[in-house]
Amino acid sequence: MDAETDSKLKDALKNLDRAGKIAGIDPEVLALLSNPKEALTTSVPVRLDTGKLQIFRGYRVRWSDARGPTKGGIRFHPSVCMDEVSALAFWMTFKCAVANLPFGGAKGGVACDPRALSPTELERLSRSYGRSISLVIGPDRDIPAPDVYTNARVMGWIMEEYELTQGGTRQPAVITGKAVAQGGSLGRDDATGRGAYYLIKEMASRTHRELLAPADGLVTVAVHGFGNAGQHIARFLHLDGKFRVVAVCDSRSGVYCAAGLDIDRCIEVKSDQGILDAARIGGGATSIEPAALLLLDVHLLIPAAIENVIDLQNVGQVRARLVVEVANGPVTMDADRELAKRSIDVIPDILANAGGVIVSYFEWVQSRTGNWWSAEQVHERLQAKIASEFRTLVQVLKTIRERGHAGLDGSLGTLTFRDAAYCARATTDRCGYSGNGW
Ligand SMILES: NC(=O)C1=CN([C@@H]2O[C@H](COP(=O)(O)OP(=O)(O)OC[C@H]3O[C@@H](n4cnc5c(N)ncnc54)[C@H](OP(=O)(O)O)[C@@H]3O)[C@@H](O)[C@H]2O)C=CC1
Ligand SMILES: O=C(O)CCC(=O)C(=O)O
Repeated sequence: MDAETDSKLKDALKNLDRAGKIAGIDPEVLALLSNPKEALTTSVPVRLDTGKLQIFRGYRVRWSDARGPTKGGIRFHPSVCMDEVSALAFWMTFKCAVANLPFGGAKGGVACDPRALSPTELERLSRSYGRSISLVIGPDRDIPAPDVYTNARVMGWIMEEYELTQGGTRQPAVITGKAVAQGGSLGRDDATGRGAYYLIKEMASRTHRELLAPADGLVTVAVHGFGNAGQHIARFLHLDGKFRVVAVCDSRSGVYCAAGLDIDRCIEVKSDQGILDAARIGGGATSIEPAALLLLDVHLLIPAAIENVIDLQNVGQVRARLVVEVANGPVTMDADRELAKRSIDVIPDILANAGGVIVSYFEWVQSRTGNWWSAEQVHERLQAKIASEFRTLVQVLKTIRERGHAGLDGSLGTLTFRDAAYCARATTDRCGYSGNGW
């Protein structure tokens, strides 16, 4: 990470600062959107299998509820801290605005390494954290979902703990990304990757036609991160037939094949072995370091793991023509400006990975109404929403490039898709701010 971006939140807030200048947003609105509405730090006591009691540190930050109840995932990872959770909650606020959902933004997490816990310890940790946040979450208040190293099972445990605080009544709308058997939605599991895939197809037909037919054959792709988001985006692009996924990696291992990887085989080996073992994958796959994958000469680079993987240290060596941020915050702001100078388009996280929260919204609606949708309905509505929000973004980018704000003096450099995303609804509906009552 760059020295000046060691605060993820400070770096994230630079987006709002730019949007304020570009669109001339009221300083009071900026002040409101620059601070969390509510931030909880909590102890998460867990009895380990050895009998020892361990106290973990848990967080839940509700950044803004101006558009509606707050929404955002729960992360179990050693790096979780107030700064990281706050940045993620800030991004959720703008993601829900860009996707035009009736939600504000939130995020939560526990500082832990779930891979080092036994299944029973993981359940006790999830339930303990669920009890700790029961006072702040609720179907009309704050609705969690999965994020890094959490999944549908963890969501189910948290939901059950919340239901105990509500007299044992069923409360499926308190959480999304739960199992379908517990009232979850069809199509939530692969929604983040699917949404990114629909977005890339929309870009190919509208703004980035080189993705349709590059001069040198199929569109080459590298995917950094091979969990829920990374596996699904890699699989959708591979199945499409117009893309050649040449490299994928997880936190410890990576594989490369210039002729294209068999993504189903990569998923099988990852799920059996826990790592991407080139020898087991076969088909000409060789090993590649995760850090080297980011620097491959490909058309499309898809960071789909964690924040700040492209920073000032390595941005000069990035050779991709286009970056689609499926992870949250994978490019630091300084690195983002460098890519803009080199005319490398970056499609920002707050739109590129919005498929997850869009289908979470669909799940919330279904959980509240008891009216269940087919997988086809979910996919169709997701595709329509992604396409329409991308068209809005293209229009906003055109507008800010043409007009800009009266006070703009050129010091902001090239205006990007990210700038458009932060200007899009902050200016049109001011995130629900009325200006009264303070
Ligand atoms: N799940 C969702 O619905 C959504 C997720 N996102 C974002 O997508 C990103 C990935 O989340 P998700 O796929 O759900 O998480 P998962 O826990 O399913 O997978 C995370 C993946 O990232 C890898 N990883 C972790 N650290 C590194 C690293 N330093 N270098 C390379 N790879 C690394 C992990 O490796 P390993 O397998 O070795 O542990 C794993 O493959 C996050 O930024 C998340 O916030 C955004 C919107 C929605
Ligand atoms: O599905 C959701 O509610 C949020 C998912 C999430 O955490 C994210 O989009 O970063």
